[in-house]
This record gives sequence, structure tokens and C-alpha cells, in this order.
Amino acid sequence: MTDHYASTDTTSWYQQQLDEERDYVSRLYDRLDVLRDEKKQQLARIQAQGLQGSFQNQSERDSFASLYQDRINQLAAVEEQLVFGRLDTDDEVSRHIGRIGLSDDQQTRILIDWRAPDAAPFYQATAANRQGVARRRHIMMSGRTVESFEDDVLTSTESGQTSQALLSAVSAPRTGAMGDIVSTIQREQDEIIRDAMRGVLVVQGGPGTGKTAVALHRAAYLLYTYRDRLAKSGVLLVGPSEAFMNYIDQVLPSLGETGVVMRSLGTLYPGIEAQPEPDPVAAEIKGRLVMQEVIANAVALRQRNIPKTTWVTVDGIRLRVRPIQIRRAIGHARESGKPHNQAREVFVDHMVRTLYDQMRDIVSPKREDGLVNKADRSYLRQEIRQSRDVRRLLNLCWMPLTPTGLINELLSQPKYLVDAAPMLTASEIRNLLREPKAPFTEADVPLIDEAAVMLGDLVTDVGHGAKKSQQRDLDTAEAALENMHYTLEDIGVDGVVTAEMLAAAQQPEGTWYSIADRAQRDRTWTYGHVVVDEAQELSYMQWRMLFRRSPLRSFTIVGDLAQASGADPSTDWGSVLEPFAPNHWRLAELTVNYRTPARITRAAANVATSAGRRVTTPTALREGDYEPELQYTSPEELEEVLLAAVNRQFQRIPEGLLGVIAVGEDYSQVQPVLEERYPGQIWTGTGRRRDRNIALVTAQNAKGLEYDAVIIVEPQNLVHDAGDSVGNLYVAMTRATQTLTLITTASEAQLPAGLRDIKIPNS
Ligand SMILES: Nc1ncnc2c1ncn2[C@@H]1O[C@H](COP(=O)(O)OP(=O)(O)OP(=O)(O)O)[C@@H](O)[C@H]1O
Repeated sequence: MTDHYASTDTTSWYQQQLDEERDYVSRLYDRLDVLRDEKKQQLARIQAQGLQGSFQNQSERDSFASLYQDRINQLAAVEEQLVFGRLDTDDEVSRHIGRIGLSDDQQTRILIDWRAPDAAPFYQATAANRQGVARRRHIMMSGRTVESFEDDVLTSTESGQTSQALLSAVSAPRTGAMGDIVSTIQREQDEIIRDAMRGVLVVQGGPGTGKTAVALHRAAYLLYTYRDRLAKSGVLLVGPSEAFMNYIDQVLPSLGETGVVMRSLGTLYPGIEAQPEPDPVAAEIKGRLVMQEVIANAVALRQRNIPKTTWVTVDGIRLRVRPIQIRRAIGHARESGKPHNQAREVFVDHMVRTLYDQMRDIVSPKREDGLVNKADRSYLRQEIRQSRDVRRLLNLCWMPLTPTGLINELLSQPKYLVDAAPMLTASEIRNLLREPKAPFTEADVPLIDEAAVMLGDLVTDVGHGAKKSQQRDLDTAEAALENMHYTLEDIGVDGVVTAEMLAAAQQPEGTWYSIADRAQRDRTWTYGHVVVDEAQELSYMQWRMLFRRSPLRSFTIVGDLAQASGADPSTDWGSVLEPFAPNHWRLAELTVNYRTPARITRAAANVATSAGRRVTTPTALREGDYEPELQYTSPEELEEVLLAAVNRQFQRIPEGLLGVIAVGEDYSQVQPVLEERYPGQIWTGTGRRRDRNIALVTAQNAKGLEYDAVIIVEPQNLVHDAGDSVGNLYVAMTRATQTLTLITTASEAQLPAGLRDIKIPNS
């Protein structure tokens, strides 16, 4: 129930409560300021200490300084809406709920972290299951001042109405950056956020049901609840594109969490920033299970025999090499089961031994005693290894390979690809082939990752040495850590230092890397938990890459199968996950659409179902003020009609963020038109949006994003561009929080079926 304060009595009660809240909240901010000052001073002290200070050395000091800095950043990030709720229990205790937990100088808790078990009833209590809660209060802030509050009295018959706080949150104009929903998380969302970390949790929900919001809040919840475990291994959050990562990157810091590794699918392999895959057909092929075999074949083809007997010269002695010897050495190396680059060592050793035997037979009779001693043996082997002839021959037969080199050659050398992929058709091969050294695409990344596993690291002497010294550092650090925990307790740092962090700090360059930094530099890093957003888009090969990063299979997977770009999407999560976590996953569903008004949701669902796609339409929280509109025009008038539509939407929502969605040539055509008419206002999805209030995006990049007014240019082309799949059009239509306009130069008959039902506006 929302309390109404009509009578003088209730008005004065409200005012009194408001004053009390203001006092309390100002105490909370005072405490926040004190803590900030404290940590800054501690940091300054630690930075001022010389090598003689209480810390053993420079790098140790850096580690602690970094932890203080993290805490300072966290305290800075929770400034906005530090507190947003209060729970009054049956036993007349009041608890304030906020972004982080705070205690006063007597160690009395004055603010409860929203993730703490004590805060859970704020999100979960209902009139039917009050969990000891008598009143739930939503506190609305403006800067550091309490503006107003709203009470839900759970013992009242009116309890359970949609709160004003929620309605204003979902109706507010969008800023282009996603905000957190910590003050208005709904019960079905909270159950998912607080679900146990183990196993694979799949969250299926239609457009706008808060999947992304839930995924982010869950990451923050898990880090809080399982901090000890996750501090060592980290959490990875994967999204579909860089535009999407930019859109969400402020949410976790605003929840006081900075330690999550956030990566788009194209940047999951260290050192590669892949471009979007331009060809949906190539993307589909590269995602298939069979690519595993293609890459294995590609590697095997680089282990090759010589066609006929050949000769090599070592120290002026000619040695004969026969195909049978190479074949045996290859067989031996393959049997070792090691990755290509490590197995190469076996191959080389075998061949050196074979050549040595031959050489010994030639050399021995020339010695007076007829014997080859130990020193001679190792000298001869060394000579064989270093002979240019031998090296050239062995490289020809078994070349050390890099993953990027292999994939680049595979996709640009027709014969190599044909030989490695006998199971693909000629036209599929053509789809895959491209220019040598063309930039890698997002669909290449899992292929590179797969190749990296099959190839293993390049074996170099330097590599061996570095590994050994890394291990030494780690051992020393592990010992140092024993003592370190006491020091940590003394200085009261809210963080965890692991042996790995200390070891990293011992590196000669003195660079201190956090777990998040280290994880994203290391392909073989395995995370404690992986969160995957827009999961319906992932191919088999992409799933394979992700499951490699969490062998314990601790995942939160959020997505909507109906929003998949491809023409033939899976219709159940079971078939998607079967190869990776058979019978090892659980499903949760989200059912309320917080973004898109019902009028627009219905139109979008109609388009999707008319194309034969199964959609679950969530219940929209708002009916909406405007019907979606379809405008027919001619190619000559398209630009004018678009500008008029933009203008009309700004009249409707002057503070709004407008999204123009177009693909291919349409995108290129409208960009200069918009730039000319609205200079400095167009945002094309890269970098920060700042004051730009018109976003121009492709359908692919619009995934997961939202705009107050959406204008789709040539909607039928969104379908053609995706290989006749309606998925991207469905996604584009459901990006709107207020209005949707579609502009087309096609005839009614040329439009996707469900679009024709949309109203044509009265001009
Ligand atoms: N409990 C909530 N309180 C306030 N706003 C919410 C709540 N849940 C979701 N929202 C808002 O609804 C919008 C849609 O949320 P989100 O982007 O997480 O949905 P989604 O399910 O990931 O959507 P899609 O699959 O269509 O991309 C966002 O603006 C989000 O902040």
C-alpha cells in the first residue's frame, strides 16, 4: 500500500517522519565522509613510507596501497542514493538498507548492505509472507537530501500495489548508460540474484524483464557472499558487443564492485580486439561443432612427412633421412597426447636420436679407440640440433605454430581449408575464405581459442625460465602470506591479498596486478563464476570457449531464445547446454517487462510469431501512451520523413533519448543526413554518449540497449540482413521505452507479415 497523507494528522506524521529520516541519512553521509578521510590518510601514510617502513618492500607496499585505493573508489562510487530503504520489523526494530554496509565508530551497524541476508526481506516480504516485516519504506533522495518516502504497510489490505518508486524508475527518460535497480529489485528478480552460486543457472525472460540488470546485481551479490572464494579466481561477465559493454559498465561500480572482469565476446582472447563478423552465414559456420574437427585437421596437416628420401649435412657429414623415419617420429609425438608445440619436442628428440645413431656409426670407426664417449655424445646431439639443414627439415615437418597464425592461414589459404574441412561444401568454404591478414572477427575468437588449446604454448628456453621463476615467486609469496594476514588485520583493509597477487608484485618491473587484471591477460585463467548475457546469441564454439574458462561449471546464463539473430534458433535451453552441462542446469524465468509498454510489446510479438518464432510475451508494467506507427514513403522522401519523425518524437519526449536503428546501406545513408541536421547530437555507439541524444545503431549493436523513442529505418532490411531471420527486428522493436516508429520504402506486400498490422499514423 502507498500511504496517503491527506489529513492534517497524517501530514504532520509524514513531516515528522521525513525530518527523522533526514537526520538519520545525514548521519550516514557523515560516517561515509569520515571513512573516506580515514582511508585517504591511511593511503597517504603508506605511500609516504620508505623501504624501512613496516612493510617488507616496495611491492608489498604497492599491494596494500592498491587495496586502500580500491576501498576509496568504492566509497566514492556509492555517493548517489547511498541509502534507499528501511525495514520496520514486528519487534519494532528499524533497519536502513543501502548500497554498502556501514558501522559507526562504536561498531554498531547503521546501514545494511543490500546483499546481506538481513536485507533480503526488503525485496522478498509480501503481505502473505511478511517474514517479520511490518513496514517497507522506499526512500527517495536528491543528492544527499531525503526528498520523500513511500511506505508499504504489509499488514494493510492495500499492500502489494506497484510502488511509485518502481513506476518512476521505469518511466524516467533514459540516459544512454544503464543504471542499477538496487532500490526497486522485484521479488522474482531477487530470488534469482540470491540463488546459490553452484552449478549452471539459466534465466530465461522476454524483452525488458531485467535480465541484464539481474545478471549484474547477481555478480555483485556473489562477490559479496562468496568473497573469499571468488577473490582468488574472479568473476567474468560476458556481453555481446563493445557497445553493450559501454552501456553497462557503470552498474557494478555504482554497487561498490570493481573486481569483475567484463568482456565482450570479441575480446575474450587476450590481445585480440575482434571486429563484428560481417557475414551471418560465415558466423554460423564458424560457430558449428564441426569446427573443432576442422581445427584439429588443420593442426595435423602441419605435421607432415617428406615425399622421398632426403639428405642433411651436419658438421660436413651427410646423413640420410627417409620418410619412414619421419613417419615414426610423427607417430611417436602424436602418441604423447601433448599439444602440437609440446609434442614437437618429442618429434625433434626422436629425430635427433635417429640422426645421432647414423652419425655415431659414421664417426666411431674414425676414432682410434672406436668409442664415442659421453661428452662426444652430447656434442654430436647439439651439433645435429643446431645444424641449419636439420632445423629446416624438422620445421618443414613439424613447425611451431601460433593460434592466430594457424587460423589466419586456415581462413585465407583455399587449399589448406579444403584439406582441413572435407565435411564442408564448396559454398561453405567460399563463405569462410577471406583476404590474408584480414582483421579477426568475433566469430574467429573461439576458433583461435580452440587452436590455442590444441597447439599449447610455444616452447622457448625463455618461456621455461620465466615459468620456473614465476613458480619460485609464488612459493615465496605463499610463505609470506602466512604472516601477511596478521598485518592485513592490523591495518583493517577490506580486501583479500592472495599469494598470486603478492607474487605478481615481486615481478622485476614491480607492476602490481589485481586478480581481474591478471585474469584477463591469461587465456588459461579459470574463473570462480561466469555470467553470460544475451546468451541466446552464443554458438557451440563460443560456449565451448566459455566452459573452458570455468571447469567447475559455475555459471549464470541470461537470455531470451526468441531474440536470437539466427534464422533457426534453438527453442529450448536444454539442447543448447546438453553438450556442456547435461542435467546440470536449472531454469528460472522472469515474467514482467519493465521497459517496453504493452502496446509496443504486442506489435513486436505479432511480428515475431507471424514469422513462426515462438515468443513468451512478458506482462508489460505499463500500457504506454503511444501506439507504434508505420510510415510508408518513397526512396526520394525517406530522408525528409525520417527527419520529421525525429522531430515529432522530440516534441513528444523533449528530454528523451532517441534511437535510430538501421542496417547496411540504410545506415550509411541516414548517418550524414542526421549529422547535418543535428550536428554534435548523433552518437554512433562507440565511446561515451555524453550530451548526444540521438543514437544511431545497427540492429546487432542495439541488442540489450534501450531508447525512449525508437525509429527503425527500412525494417524489412533488418530481416534480409540477418539472413531472413526476424530475430533482430523483434529485438529492435522492443528497445523502446515510450514510442516506436517504423519507416519503410517497401510496399505492404514486401513487408514481413506482422508489420502490416501496425497502424499508419494520421498525418
Ligand atoms: N526492478 C526494476 N526496477 C527498476 N527498473 C527495472 C527493474 N527491472 C528492470 N528494470 C529496467 O528495465 C529495463 C530493462 O532491463 P534489462 O535491460 O535488464 O532487461 P533485459 O531483460 O535484459 O532486456 P532485453 O532482453 O530486451 O535486452 C532497464 O531500464 C532496467 O533498468
